[in-house]
Amino acid sequence: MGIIPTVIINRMDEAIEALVTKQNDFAGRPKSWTGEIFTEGYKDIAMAPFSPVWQLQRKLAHSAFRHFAASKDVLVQKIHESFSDVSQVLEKINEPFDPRSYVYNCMYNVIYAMTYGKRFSIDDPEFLRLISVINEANELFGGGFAPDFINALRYLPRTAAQKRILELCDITLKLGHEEYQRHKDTFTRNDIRDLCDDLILAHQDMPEEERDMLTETHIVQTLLDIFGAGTDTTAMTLLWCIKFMVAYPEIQKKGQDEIDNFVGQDRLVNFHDKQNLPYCDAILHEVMRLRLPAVFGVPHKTTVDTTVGGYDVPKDTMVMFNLYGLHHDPAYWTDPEKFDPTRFLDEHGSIRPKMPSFLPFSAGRRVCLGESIAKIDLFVFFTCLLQRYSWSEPGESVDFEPKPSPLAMDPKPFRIVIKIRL
Ligand code: HEM
Repeated sequence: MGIIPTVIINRMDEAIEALVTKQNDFAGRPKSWTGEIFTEGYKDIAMAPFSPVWQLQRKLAHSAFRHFAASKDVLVQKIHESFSDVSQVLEKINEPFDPRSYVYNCMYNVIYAMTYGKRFSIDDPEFLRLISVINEANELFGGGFAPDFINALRYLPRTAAQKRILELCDITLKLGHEEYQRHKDTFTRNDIRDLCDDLILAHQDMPEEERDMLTETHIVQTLLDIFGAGTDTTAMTLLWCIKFMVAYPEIQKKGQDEIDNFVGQDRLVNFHDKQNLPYCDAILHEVMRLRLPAVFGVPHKTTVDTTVGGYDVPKDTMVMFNLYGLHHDPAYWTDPEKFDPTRFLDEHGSIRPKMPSFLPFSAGRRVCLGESIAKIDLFVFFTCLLQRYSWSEPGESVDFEPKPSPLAMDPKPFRIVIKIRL
C-alpha cells in the first residue's frame, strides 16, 4: 500500500498464527500523522504501540470495565432508557423513514451515558452538534487520509480537509479533557457514577510504580477511544440488523416468536434473557459475519522480524487481517453468501460455542477491548427493537451493497416502515 510495506492475511490458519500463536510479534500499530495528533502522542489504547505502558493501560481499562460490568444491569438500564426515548419519537412517524440518525443517536447516547454519565434528549442541540463533529471526522477519515500514508504530503501547505481535521481534533480533545476535569473535581470513592469514575478509581488503586506510568491524559484518551471505537461500530451493525430483518421477514418473525415465548410483552428484553433467545443471538452473529463494520479490523505492525504461513515478515511491516474474507471463506462456510442464522446453532438449537473463521472482534493481544460491552449493547437493543416493532420495506428493494469505502462496511441509506407489535 503506497510506500508502506504491507502484508494482508486472508486465511484463517495464518490469521490465528499471527494473532494468537505469535501475538507479541504482530501486536504493534503503524504510526500516522493524524493518529499522533488525535491521541496526544499515542496516549490512547487503539493506536498506541505495543509497550509496557500500553499493557498497563489495557489492564487499567479492563479493571474499570470489570467494576462497571459487575453490575451489568447499569448498562442495560441505560440501553432501556435510550430505547424508550427513541421509541417515543419513532412512534410519531407514520410514513417510511431512514432509521440511520435514530440508531446513531441511540448508540452515541448509550456510550456517552456509560462513559461520562450524561444522557441527552434525542434532539438536544449540544448532542446533535457532537454527533455532527464525529460524523464529519468519520467522513474525512473514511477512505484513509493521504498524509498518513505518504510522509512528504505532511510538509506541503495544509489542504482545507487537513485544516478541518485539526479543528475537529481540537474540539474532541477539549470535550474529553473537560469531561475528565468535571469528574475529577466531583469524584468520591463511594459514589462511582460511570466509566470515567471507574477509571479514576482503578488508577488511584494501582501500585505506585504502575500509577506513575499512566498520566491523566492516558485516562482521557482511554475514554475517547471507547467513544470513538464503540459508537460507529455498534450503530452500523444495528443498521445492518434492521436491513436484514426488513429483507427477511420470515426470519424476523421467527426471532419475534422466540421473544414472545420466552420474554413476552410485559417487560423489555434484558441481557439475562440471552441464553433463552439463541435464535435472536444467531441472527446477530450472522449479520456480523456478513457485514462487519471494520473490514480489515485495525491495522497491526510487526514488532520483530518474524514469519507467517512460512513467509518472512520483516519488523515494522504493516499487517492487515481480511476479516471480511475470513467470514466468507468457502472452506469454512457452506454457501457463504447466504443469510442463514441457523449455521450458528447446534442440533439442539443452542448457539455453537466457537465457530471457525468468525472473528468480528479479532483475537489475541489487540482483541477488541469493548467486545463484552458491544455484545450487551447490540443484543439488548436489537431484541428490544424486534420485540416492539415489525419492520418492513416500503416497496423498495433492499440493497446490501455498503457505501463505497475501502475500510468500513457502512450501509447505504434505506427506508423502512414500522408497526408497533404490542
Ligand atoms: C460491533 C461492535 C464492535 C466491533 C465489530 C469491534 C471490532 C473491533 C476490531 C476488529 C478491533 C481491532 C482488533 C485488532 O486490532 O486485532 C477493535 C479494537 C478495539 N475496539 Fe472494538 N469493536 C466493536 C465495539 C467496540 C466497543 C463498544 C468498544 C468500547 C467500549 C470498542 C473498543 C475497542 C478498542 C479500544 C480497540 C483497540 C484495542 C487495542 O488496540 O488494544 N470496540 N474492535
